[in-house]
Amino acid sequence: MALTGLRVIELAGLAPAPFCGMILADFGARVIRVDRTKVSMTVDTQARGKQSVALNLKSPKAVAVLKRLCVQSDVVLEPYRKGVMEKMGLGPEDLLKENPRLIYARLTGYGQSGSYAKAAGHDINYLALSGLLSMLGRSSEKPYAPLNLVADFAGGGLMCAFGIVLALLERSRSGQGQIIDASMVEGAAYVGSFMWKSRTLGLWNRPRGENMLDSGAPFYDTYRTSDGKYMAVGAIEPQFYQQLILGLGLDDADLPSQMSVSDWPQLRQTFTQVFATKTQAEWGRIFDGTDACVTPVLSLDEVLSHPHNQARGSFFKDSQGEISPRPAPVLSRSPAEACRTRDPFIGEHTRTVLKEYGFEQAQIEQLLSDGIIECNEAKARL
Ligand SMILES: C[C@H](CCC[C@@H](C)[C@H]1CC[C@H]2[C@@H]3[C@H](O)C[C@@H]4C[C@H](O)CC[C@]4(C)[C@H]3C[C@H](O)[C@]12C)C(=O)SCCNC(=O)CCNC(=O)[C@H](O)C(C)(C)COP(=O)(O)OP(=O)(O)OC[C@H]1O[C@@H](n2cnc3c(N)ncnc32)[C@H](O)[C@@H]1OP(=O)(O)O
Repeated sequence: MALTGLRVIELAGLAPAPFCGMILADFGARVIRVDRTKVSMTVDTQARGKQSVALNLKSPKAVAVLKRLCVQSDVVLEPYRKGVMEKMGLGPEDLLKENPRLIYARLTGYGQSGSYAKAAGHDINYLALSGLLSMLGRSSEKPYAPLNLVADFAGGGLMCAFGIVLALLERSRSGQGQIIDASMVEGAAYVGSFMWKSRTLGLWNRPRGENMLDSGAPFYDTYRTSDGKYMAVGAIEPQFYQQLILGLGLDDADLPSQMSVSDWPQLRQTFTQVFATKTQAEWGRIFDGTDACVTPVLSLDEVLSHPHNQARGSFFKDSQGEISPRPAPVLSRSPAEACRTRDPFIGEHTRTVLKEYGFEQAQIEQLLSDGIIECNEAKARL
């Protein structure tokens, strides 16, 4: 796999950093997540392929252990509020001094500088500050965050993984590591570059929810079917729009022009009425194989059995029967291989990892009896 041989230390976080770590693990990196001690379960639902070491970082001895792990690794991924790592003596200067090849990735909401740098926040706050939230939502309704997909995952975890891969590429030339300041505000805004760069096209001139791509246009929206499901319509170009009209059994001559904005409410009403006359499966049979850009809105459970997804193996079931998306994109020679076994228990790999990083058996036992580390292999075998 592309990242085989890479050693990553991931400090346990909420959602974006775990996703970043999972991407690296899916593509072959050895990802060691550092968990707290005395917690019964992790909130990391994106632990696929990772190992877990449990350290009580409130103890200086545990901090010393972590430092040893970090300086012998390629990447450190930390998701804490600005200053937390420095307070422990694990800031980038401390670690890069000992391992100049280290890539030190800091994944935060607001970045390492600026007046918000130390403020708590979540996806919705970062999205708000990026400018994008102001554009999301239906006409005459308040802004609406599309789950925590944009800032946490696209602008956060994914963007940070991209930064790590870039830094690794650069390190292969320079031999040097570097610090990555991954702000979710900036990551989200960058993902949304199109919104700024396409303003000259007049795509966003109207209020929120009344433009072509923000659910303002009837040919770019979802419609309820007779069985309470939905179809997604994205028939923008005239030739595709014609296919939509044809599939719906409508006559173009009876309809207003596609781009007549003042007629969009009436056109939407017509589409709504027609879509409500058949089930999702019936519409699927009508539109499949056409260029109308009409697709069923599938649930997370339905994706696995859709013929297209099935043909590509886009989703898989792990050993626990849980459905997950296959890692993307697909590399032809060294594709990712998502681990199919269960997620690690907290502290399951403490002993193995410490041994591998050069700790003596006696040292490990001492750390254990001092409550600095936790080892949970016994539980793991149950
Ligand atoms: C919208 C999303 C968030 C969604 C996440 C949800 C899915 C989950 C959120 C809450 C979960 C529920 C909850 O935990 C209760 C249940 C628990 C149960 O086990 C499971 C069910 C639960 C219901 C559970 C279910 C779900 O998992 C949840 C609902 C987001 O937007 S995520 C993005 C958040 N933002 C960032 O990541 C940006 C950067 N980070 C930050 O800004 C801050 O970290 C943050 C997130 C604001 C948190 O601030 P906080 O004050 O808590 O921490 P920090 O200042 O960063 O400092 C960290 C301190 O922790 C110490 N520490 C770290 N590791 C260790 C260790 N191994 N041992 C000891 N101590 C450790 C560290 O030293 C710091 O201590 P100090 O404060 O003393 O310096």
